[in-house]
Amino acid sequence: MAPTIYVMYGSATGNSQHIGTSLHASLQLSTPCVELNKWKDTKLASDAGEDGDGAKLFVVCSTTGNGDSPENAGRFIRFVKRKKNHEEGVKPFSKLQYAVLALGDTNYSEFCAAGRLIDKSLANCGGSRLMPIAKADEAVGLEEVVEAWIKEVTTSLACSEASCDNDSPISPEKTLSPPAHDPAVCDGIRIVKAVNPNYTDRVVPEDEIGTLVMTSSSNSLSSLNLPPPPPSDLALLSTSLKSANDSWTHTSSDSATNYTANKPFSSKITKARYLSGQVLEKLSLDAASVSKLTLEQKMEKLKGHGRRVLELEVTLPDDFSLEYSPGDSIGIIVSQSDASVSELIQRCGYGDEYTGNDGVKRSTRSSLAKLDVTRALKKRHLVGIADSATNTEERNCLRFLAGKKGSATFESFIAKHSVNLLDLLRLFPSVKPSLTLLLSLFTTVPPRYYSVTSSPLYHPHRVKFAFTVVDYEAVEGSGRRLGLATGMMEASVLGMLVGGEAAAATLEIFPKHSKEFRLPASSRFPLVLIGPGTGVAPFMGFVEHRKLARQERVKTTADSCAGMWRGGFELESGDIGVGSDDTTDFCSSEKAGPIHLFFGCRNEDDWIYRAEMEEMKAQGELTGLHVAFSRKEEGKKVYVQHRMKENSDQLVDLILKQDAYVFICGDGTSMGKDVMACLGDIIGEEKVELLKEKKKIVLDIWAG
Ligand SMILES: Cc1cc2nc3c(=O)[nH]c(=O)nc-3n(C[C@H](O)[C@H](O)[C@H](O)COP(=O)(O)O)c2cc1C
Repeated sequence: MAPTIYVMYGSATGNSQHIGTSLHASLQLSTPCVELNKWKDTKLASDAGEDGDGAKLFVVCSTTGNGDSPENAGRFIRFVKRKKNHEEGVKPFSKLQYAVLALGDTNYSEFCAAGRLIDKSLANCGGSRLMPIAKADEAVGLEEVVEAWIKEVTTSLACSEASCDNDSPISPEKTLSPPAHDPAVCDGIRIVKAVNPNYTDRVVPEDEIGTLVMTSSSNSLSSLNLPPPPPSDLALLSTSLKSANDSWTHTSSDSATNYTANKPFSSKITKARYLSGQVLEKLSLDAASVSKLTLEQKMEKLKGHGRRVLELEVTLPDDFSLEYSPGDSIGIIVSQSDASVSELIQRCGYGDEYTGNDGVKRSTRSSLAKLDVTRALKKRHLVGIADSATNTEERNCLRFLAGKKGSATFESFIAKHSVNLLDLLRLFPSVKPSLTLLLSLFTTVPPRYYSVTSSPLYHPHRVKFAFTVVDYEAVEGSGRRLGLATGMMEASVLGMLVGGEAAAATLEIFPKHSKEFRLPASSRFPLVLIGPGTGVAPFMGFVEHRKLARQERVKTTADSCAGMWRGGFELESGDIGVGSDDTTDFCSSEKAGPIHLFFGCRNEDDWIYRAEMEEMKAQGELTGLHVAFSRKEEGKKVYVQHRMKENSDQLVDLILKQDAYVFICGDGTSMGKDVMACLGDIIGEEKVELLKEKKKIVLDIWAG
């Protein structure tokens, strides 16, 4: 019997999921296309096991966080990399043939780590490779490698079928009618011509666009019964949890699972303040005038006021059912604004309701509100949308942008200006995608994650987090734009910021615990904290937590020295062998290790948490405060790496002799790499690798 064919994916932001479902649709398989964690819902194990008839598995999997696997692939990866498979020669997939397409980004040090791990582990499980692993790099564009891989997969399957059947089941061919002349040039075509003077209107053949054509029939998502999207976002701080064993925190990891992306907590914003930026000075708004503005009007007012960082304090449930530790992140559920949804409905002419694949009637408005349509379009979106242009010139232009020859134009037009779906509909007015197509093409808006900046000891029912407000120049003519989540949060606290409201809007929140980005259980370890920009956010929580934990210990000990013990019986001072003067030493039987903070920003106006940092330094909570300004002096760019180099000897002593923990947090595009290279120069690359393995050098890097 011919082996059964399976396609599975592990995806954080939808790319692998899209590629997987597209491949699956083009292969017209009878097996379902599922996320890797759901592999046990299929017959893969029995087909590929020793007694099975064989299976072919095509895996598409991205890497997220800092070399982590997407959440919807984690369980599968844990299964295939079990020690047993290596040590006891257990081969659960001895009749498996497989191929892995790994998605990643070379800006991250662990390029395609999850895909590589799957590829290696499947071999350990007895599987044999149909082809070497393919690694697609988001930094240079995924398309080329993805398309080549898909071609190889389809060819290999066609070849294996050819011996019994010459009809290849896999050729998604389409023909387009030749373009009719249309004298009206839409803005989109005008921009394409301006960007690429060589552009000429012509029918773009299918093979120039590639094999990733998404049709509504390939849509398994159109009812929006989507699995919850795994957490990821451009502004994501990807962190996960490992129990701190720190008896001084109020954290219990079990109870913290109560609130999730699917079941968030409705939290109230209790405080808001700008950590940097001069918005309020420029706006000169008073509470009365702000109270009359709609959310959209507030966003309009806030646009274009330069770089600014906001800190919010929000409520936690009174019953301690949402707890956190320093280093964790808060997830925020985001949806599209009413104005964007209305414009989409109006431009595309949708009705109020639609019937999903499952036959259930749903509200168009609420489904569209959940759709991630304000993110910059990817080529795959254009491939899907192009054919819904009724004007042939517009259709050709979109197919050109989606195709290989249009790559450079795509980059300098769509990618560079973050053109999103609404922009595209405005620029190419004949494009009217069906609702089913949109629901299949776009995933749900992923939650946004922000590092907590407070300690749970700061307040039992409050948590603080900070973020840079995304405010950027978008596509020509459409003016500035605020980030979907950060813009909405900023606008919703404008009343508070001008002093007019005691409490502002609610936010749907849930915790995301960090596995590695946690304070060591013992405070005796020195800490080296490297966090330029908002990368410093979790470190404010770290330092505050150490301080408050110490104060709490002092208090506990002071109580005991005064003769009262929590158990209720009396203690004489002689019983504990210390006098009241020794209280602090007794309480902190271990002396707290030094903390060195390396922080970087453009100039002093940009220095967030300055007062707090200086106070921490003055109070001795921070042993060293090393600040680097990249734009303070003309022509002299100083980054955290420079400050690290200046303090090389001290870092060698702290890391190699005093056993310090090193935490690095911030924007991933180059900072992570540069800081790691700098550490390599200071303590040696081998030591860096070793300490990374031992989780004593821990990174939390997000894409900028
Ligand atoms: C927050 C974040 C972290 C990432 N971390 C890594 C990484 O450690 N290694 C890597 O090779 N790629 C990394 N990437 C790049 C993704 O793997 C790449 O963008 C991929 O196309 C995403 O595919 P997906 O949408 O299926 O998750 C990261 C991307 C994001 C947004």
